[in-house]
Amino acid sequence: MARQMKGAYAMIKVDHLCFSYTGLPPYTLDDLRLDIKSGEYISILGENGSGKSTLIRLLLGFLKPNAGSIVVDAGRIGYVPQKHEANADFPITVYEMLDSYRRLLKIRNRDCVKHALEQLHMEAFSHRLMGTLSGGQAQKVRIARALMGEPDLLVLDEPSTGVDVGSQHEIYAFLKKLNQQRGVTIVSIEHNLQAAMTSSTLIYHLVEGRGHLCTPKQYADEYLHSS
Ligand SMILES: Nc1ncnc2c1ncn2[C@@H]1O[C@H](COP(=O)(O)OP(=O)(O)OP(=O)(O)O)[C@@H](O)[C@H]1O
Repeated sequence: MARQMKGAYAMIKVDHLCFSYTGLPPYTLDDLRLDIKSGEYISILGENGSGKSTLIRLLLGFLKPNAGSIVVDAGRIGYVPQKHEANADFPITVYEMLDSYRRLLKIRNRDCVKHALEQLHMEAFSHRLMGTLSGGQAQKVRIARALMGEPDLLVLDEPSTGVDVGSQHEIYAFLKKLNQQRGVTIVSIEHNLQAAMTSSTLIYHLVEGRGHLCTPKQYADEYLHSS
């Protein structure tokens, strides 16, 4: 694919980034520096409240840094938000939900809805109401939605929350394939340590506002095998 032939380039550059919701110290994210090349699969790990979602919001441009900068050089960004039950009873089918998103993105080709669902083996659920899907099925649909428009960067917020073990395996196998075979860069907030260790190429560990970048092996040696 074109994105693989382009070769790796600096896709995400975080430079001395400071952020707090008040705009004043103490910072939730304090002097972060991070360079991520295209083609990486980076899992963000950290305790509850360590700033993982805040970093994602900055990455997506929903928030602005108080100091420093964050630059993302990606054509299209797909985003899979954290699972939430709001509007679960709203009577919309899988197809209707994806097709409205297609129109929002101004994608003319209607087949892209079918294609997105096929990638996740969810085409048989096209006419099911969203509210009747299991946690795993709904998550696959959300990933399918994020893939519409063929993003270069896919950002996920805890993809395995509320998903049964079987679907978790399918989802992580799919994400790994997307990264390795199609060169899509992935940034994923993870509480699923096993998935982070087996799927990602890099781990970004947030502790008390500071970030530490390492390989899964380095993370395992430092935090999992040392006790
Ligand atoms: N909209 C907000 N306004 C004020 N403070 C916030 C807001 N959102 C988050 N915070 C605070 O910022 C800090 C980081 O929150 P964040 O949600 O980024 O953490 P997290 O690592 O994603 O947590 P979790 O693992 O629980 O999802 C927390 O102390 C949180 O209370």
